[in-house]
Amino acid sequence: MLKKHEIFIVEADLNDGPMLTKLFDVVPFTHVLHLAAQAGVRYAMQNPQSYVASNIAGFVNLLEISKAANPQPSIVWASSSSVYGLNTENPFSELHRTDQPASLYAATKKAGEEIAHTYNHIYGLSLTGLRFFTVYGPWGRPDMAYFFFTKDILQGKTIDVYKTVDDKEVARDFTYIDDIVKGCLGALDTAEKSTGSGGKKKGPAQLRIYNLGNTSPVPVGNLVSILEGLLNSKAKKHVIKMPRNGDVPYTHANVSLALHDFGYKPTTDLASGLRKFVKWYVSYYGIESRVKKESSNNYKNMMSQQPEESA
Ligand SMILES: NC(=O)c1ccc[n+]([C@@H]2O[C@H](COP(=O)([O-])OP(=O)(O)OC[C@H]3O[C@@H](n4cnc5c(N)ncnc54)[C@H](O)[C@@H]3O)[C@@H](O)[C@H]2O)c1
Ligand SMILES: O=C(O)[C@H]1O[C@H](OP(=O)(O)OP(=O)(O)OC[C@H]2O[C@@H](n3ccc(=O)[nH]c3=O)[C@H](O)[C@@H]2O)[C@H](O)[C@@H](O)[C@H]1O
Repeated sequence: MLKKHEIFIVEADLNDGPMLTKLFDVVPFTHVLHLAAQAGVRYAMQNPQSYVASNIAGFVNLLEISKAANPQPSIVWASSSSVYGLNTENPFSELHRTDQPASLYAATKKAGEEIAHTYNHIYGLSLTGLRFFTVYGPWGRPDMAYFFFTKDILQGKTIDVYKTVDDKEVARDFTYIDDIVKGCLGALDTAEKSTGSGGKKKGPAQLRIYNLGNTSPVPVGNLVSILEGLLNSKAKKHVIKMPRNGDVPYTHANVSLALHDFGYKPTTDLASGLRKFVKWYVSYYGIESRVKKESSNNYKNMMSQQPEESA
């Protein structure tokens, strides 16, 4: 039944070995884009086991099934900017140290990169890790700051805006989802074929690691100001020192390697990306009319913009 369809959705747990094995028996995957994981820096303090189960055990399960598959697929998977942890380099390049994770989430993503290295070395699996940098956009995650700040500003609730311990702005290299999608497709298109253990070619396929960011970190305070303009609503800000919850003071991506190897070039600045996100948000939650009533010219301009292709 599955073979008849170009696109199909199978709901399964990464840790459901029999189901994944059956899937690989039926479909001769040549490429796998692996994005499934327990994401989120702060939630790891509440539910640590879910990170181990999905990001380590689940990833090993997928690698075990992939190395036994025929053909062995080329795997592109989501790592994370959080592996740079408390690095003081600026911007981060793939050669910089990643042995100081600041959160369990970051540690499980780093573990994924180390585990990938062994499956490439022993079984010749073609593996490409993509270090995404704070991804935002329509259909995003409600637990991320850009998303719940929008909700809280619209509901007149107070938002906590973090500052570093030495009272500096906390910043992120916010990356719009469409740019991330283009990066994933570029990595898939340039992935080497896996070569099987022992390798038919001169040696095992490559293990590749790339930053996918926007190359322009923005202070969180600026994110809030952009949202205030788009929502035509003043945020109730509570500025507090960043709690010790796994957060890092800043992220900033050097993407020259991804640019060189598969032409990755981010094209969406934060203001444009947040305009598309807010446009989706007010439409999805059916609050256009409420927000439009108090609308400013800015809002009218935003809503009058032609709907753009989104990911
Ligand atoms: N959003 C970001 O800013 C960001 C930044 C860096 C890296 N990433 C990575 O990108 C990927 C996608 O993240 P996202 O932000 O879209 O998060 P998300 O929570 O929206 O998507 C993750 C998906 O993985 C699924 N999943 C989790 N554990 C699973 C399991 N054991 N079996 C099957 N499915 C499972 C979840 O149900 C969810 O649908 C993740 O690997 C995440 O670590 C995200
Ligand atoms: O690139 C990554 O690899 C990570 O990206 C994302 O993490 P972060 O960059 O931390 O995004 P997010 O939580 O939205 O906080 C945004 C900013 O708001 C600050 N922040 C946060 C909460 C708050 O109440 N106040 C605040 O100022 C906060 O200090 C931060 O400066 C993904 O969630 C994570 O899965 C991981 O993959």
